[in-house]
Amino acid sequence: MLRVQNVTKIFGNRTAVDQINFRIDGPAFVGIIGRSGAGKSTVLRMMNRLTDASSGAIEVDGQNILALQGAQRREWQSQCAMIFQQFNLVPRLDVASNVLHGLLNRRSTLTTFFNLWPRSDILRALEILDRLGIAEQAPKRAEALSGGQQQRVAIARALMQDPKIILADEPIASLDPMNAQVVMDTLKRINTEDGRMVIANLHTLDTARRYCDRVIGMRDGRIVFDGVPSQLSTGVARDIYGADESFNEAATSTSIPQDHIPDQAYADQMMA
Ligand SMILES: Nc1ncnc2c1ncn2[C@@H]1O[C@H](COP(=O)(O)OP(=O)(O)OP(=O)(O)O)[C@@H](O)[C@H]1O
Repeated sequence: MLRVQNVTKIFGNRTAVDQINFRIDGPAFVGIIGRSGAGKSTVLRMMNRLTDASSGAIEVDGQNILALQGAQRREWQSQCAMIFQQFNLVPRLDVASNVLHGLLNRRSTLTTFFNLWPRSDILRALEILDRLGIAEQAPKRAEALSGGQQQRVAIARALMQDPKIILADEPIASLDPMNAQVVMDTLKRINTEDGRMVIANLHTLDTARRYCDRVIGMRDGRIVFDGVPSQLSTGVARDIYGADESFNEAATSTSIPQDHIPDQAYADQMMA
């Protein structure tokens, strides 16, 4: 379904991504890990066409999406939604309108400018918010929500596009462990229940192990590991992160310590 072939990105004299190749056949949950500067964000940004590749091809269902221009490029971007570490919501706008903005590419400028959305779009936005457990937040300004709730709004906005693929660039890097878990659980549900491919850049190994079907490890722009989570031994992780014997996996952990796991009622209250 998705085939990345010899893709390279050069910024000035720096090769950020160096001839990478991989193929994803079904709606898998794929994690990309690696230290800061390894090239992870650039890979996602090239897939979404936010950044142009220097060379190579990315084939999706037989079409090279790196060659698309104009309306075709925008159509691809709506099939391939992006979620960012900093949520990228419009802070002063209400939650429902933020979600509706997922349709920007598909509705007229007048509709979006005057917030004149068809009733069917509004109902769909509310349905998606309800599915993600945040329907009651719909009228609030996005900036009034917690980080975890804002990231779920960003996921709702992505779902509004009805994308084939969700690209998540460090989706939990700004969140505390409990909110991180809710956001990762949400992405996993979308992956398994809807059959949408998810590719997520992750900065912690335990998250990659827990949620991904497959993990790609990058170092200095190259793919140095591509396998299932059970193959991600400490030695392999050391290779990916370029760390020495003192490499401590726990330092990259976001798991919630057992004695800090709240009961469900408390968790529901926190997330409401
Ligand atoms: N727009 C740009 N102009 C110049 N250099 C860039 C640009 N974007 C990224 N780079 C460089 O490309 C390399 C890869 O960056 P990238 O952001 O893809 O890494 P990353 O693995 O996502 O790191 P991080 O986790 O810190 O975001 C880095 O050396 C970075 O400085």
